[in-house]
Amino acid sequence: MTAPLVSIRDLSVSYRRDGAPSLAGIDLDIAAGERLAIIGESGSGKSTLALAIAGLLPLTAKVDGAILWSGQSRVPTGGRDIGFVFQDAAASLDPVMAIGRQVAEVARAHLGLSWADAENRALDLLRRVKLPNPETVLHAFPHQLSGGQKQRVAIAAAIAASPKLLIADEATSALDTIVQAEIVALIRQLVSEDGMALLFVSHDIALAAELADRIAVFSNGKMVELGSADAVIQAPAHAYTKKLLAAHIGLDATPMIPTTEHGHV
Ligand SMILES: Nc1ncnc2c1ncn2[C@@H]1O[C@H](COP(=O)(O)OP(=O)(O)OP(=O)(O)O)[C@@H](O)[C@H]1O
Ligand code: NI
Repeated sequence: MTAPLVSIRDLSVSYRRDGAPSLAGIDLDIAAGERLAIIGESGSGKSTLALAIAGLLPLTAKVDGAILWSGQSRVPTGGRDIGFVFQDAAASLDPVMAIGRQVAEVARAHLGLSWADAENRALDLLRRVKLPNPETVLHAFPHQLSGGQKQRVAIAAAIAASPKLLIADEATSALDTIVQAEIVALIRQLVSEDGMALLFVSHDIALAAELADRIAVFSNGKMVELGSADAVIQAPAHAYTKKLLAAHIGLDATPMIPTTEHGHV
């Protein structure tokens, strides 16, 4: 087995010195190119883990343990080595900067491209995220796009510097079901084309099962279960995972039949 892309060792995070830890004793490896879903209820620590990996925690947070990157001679940087897509695409885009320039800026800053090359790359990325009329979108501003289109732009910007890891934190949660399915399909296609690893943070266990090779279940700042998506869905080991599955079945009658896309031969 090759070395994992990221090894997380005994990671604990507290936002306040005297407060209860938001993450405690997390051990987790992320393999290059794998799709890993992090699921759990609100407040279970999913975003804290995502931010810790991306180096985006507030400076006041107390962090113990280690996050080790293989094959990196320097500290990985957000934007370049790690792409991050947040739930609120609008908030991650600059309202007064043209879309093309925002995507190009990432490529320029991290890949050292000229503006002309970066703009070409931006246009190519807008095509890759399947925005209609990418030439027009290049010169458009965020308010001229729908929520789903803005999220596509945010994804284009996140992958502009060809990161090895794409983190999507509830990236589809604010979208309606149809758009959500389209964005999930797009993320799946992009990570497979570029060989990126994916950390997909979601409270939706069905969505996670659809997309991920492995699922990690978080509860109260701890990782209570980690396994292949099929194993976690079909034979959950932890009572909390069973509860999440039962809650899903209660809300939605469609049976969760695991797809055959989880790497079976
Ligand atoms: N900036 C912060 N300052 C203080 N406490 C925080 C901060 N961010 C998160 N927390 C606390 O840390 C815990 C874990 O929060 P986190 O956002 O990681 O959970 P989550 O699983 O992502 O939840 P959600 O599904 O609602 O996004 C919660 O108790 C939360 O209140
Ligand atoms: Ni969160």
